[in-house]
Amino acid sequence: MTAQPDTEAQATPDKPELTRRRLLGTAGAAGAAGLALGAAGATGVYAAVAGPDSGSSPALSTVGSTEVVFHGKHQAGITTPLQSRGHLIAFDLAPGAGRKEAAALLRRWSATAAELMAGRAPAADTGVALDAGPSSLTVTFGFGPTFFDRTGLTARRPVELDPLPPFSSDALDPKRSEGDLWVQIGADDALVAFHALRALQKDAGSAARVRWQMNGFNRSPGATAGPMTARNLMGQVDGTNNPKPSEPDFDRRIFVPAGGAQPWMAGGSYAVVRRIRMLLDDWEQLPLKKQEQVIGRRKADGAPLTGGTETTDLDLDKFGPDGKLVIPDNAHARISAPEQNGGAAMLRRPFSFHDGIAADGTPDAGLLFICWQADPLRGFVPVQRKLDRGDALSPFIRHESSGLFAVPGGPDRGEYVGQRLLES
Ligand SMILES: C=CC1=C(C)c2cc3[nH]c(cc4nc(cc5[nH]c(cc1n2)c(C)c5CCC(=O)O)C(CCC(=O)O)=C4C)c(C)c3C=C
Ligand SMILES: [Fe+2]
Repeated sequence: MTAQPDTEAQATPDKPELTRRRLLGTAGAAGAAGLALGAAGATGVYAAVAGPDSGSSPALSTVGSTEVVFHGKHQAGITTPLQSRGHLIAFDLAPGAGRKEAAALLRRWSATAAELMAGRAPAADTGVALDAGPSSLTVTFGFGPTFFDRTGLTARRPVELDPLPPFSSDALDPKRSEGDLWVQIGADDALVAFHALRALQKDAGSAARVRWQMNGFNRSPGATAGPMTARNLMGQVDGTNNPKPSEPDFDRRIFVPAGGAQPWMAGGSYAVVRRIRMLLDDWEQLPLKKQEQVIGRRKADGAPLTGGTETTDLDLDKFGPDGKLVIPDNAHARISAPEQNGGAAMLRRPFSFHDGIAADGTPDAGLLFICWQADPLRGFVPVQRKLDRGDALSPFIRHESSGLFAVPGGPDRGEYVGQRLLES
């Protein structure tokens, strides 16, 4: 089965001038995604952007006018090219709030998300993003393990939400981990992302309270002339060997099939979210050659140390003239490769973060690691188990928080996210 785009870009009849189809896998934002989405997501190039819809608004550029549609088989924000801004927010249902309040909240949130993603302002708007256009805004909703007991839906909790095993390198802060509900916001404009964050926080009203919030970023769309995989704050090209929607087993690996134990999860996916601090002062002292051996790839272009270009396969059996493996035994790319983990694969779609300087004077910076899979036990868990036992990257990172969320399939028109769980 061929992969489908998570959402279809489409013209909105009332504001056709603000809408253009997005060719996934093209330059700019798509390059920053590090996701080669070409074949599956390509929908063609667009109608020209017409002028502003009010006398005072400036015309929109491609970045501002690009719209990702809310409704579809899968929620937006999974295979969508990486955006330059991201907010991750976890909420807990308020004391006394149950299934009814949760359903009403998801209905409100879905309506707001659909409007904002289309570039329309909700009622009583703050005006923060009035002239910015949709800017590839996506809003993605998920349910944490605790959601199901709180709403009397214990029997509907997927086994895939069983707690992740502890890992020896974990240094997790419970206050910044888990949560009943999870919202991922991405946009190619910082004001659009903030605007969505505020609107959704206000929608929560008395039904849910923010448990934690994390803010992230990626390279700006269009910064490089051609498509380019993202770089992380260690300077590595990161995302090269992600599963591609054009691959025949992509859907099976990333999305929950229909006909499973929890029918409401059909078309959905499981998100593992980890705040991974990078110990940048230590990393930056490591000579370039050693840095490259930690990953097994060249820093400049992401090519394997065994040669070729970024997209050349790693040659894991190649020895150098010194009789040593060219890609060391403990290199991150070797240990995490699907062929070393019984085929385990996940779609990594992270944001970088920088929250200033920590009390010890080191940068509080790193990766908001988000990975998507049909089953965490066939994605994140086996790979992290292996990394935990001897990844050369481990001395330079610290897993500080963790969350696991069931992200239902995308809503049909007239439906809200999670309705199949909350109303059946
Ligand atoms: C458990 C899953 C993973 C965690 C946690 C993780 C953290 C992490 N990774 C990098 C940098 C890179 N990772 C790369 C490849 C890669 N990483 C994982 C999994 C986890 N990474 C996988 C499955 C892969 C692909 C392996 C393969 O198939 O070859 C790379 C190489 C380029 C690429 O393919 O993306 C880099 C660089 C950091 C900095 C980090 C924590 C902060
Ligand atoms: Fe990695």
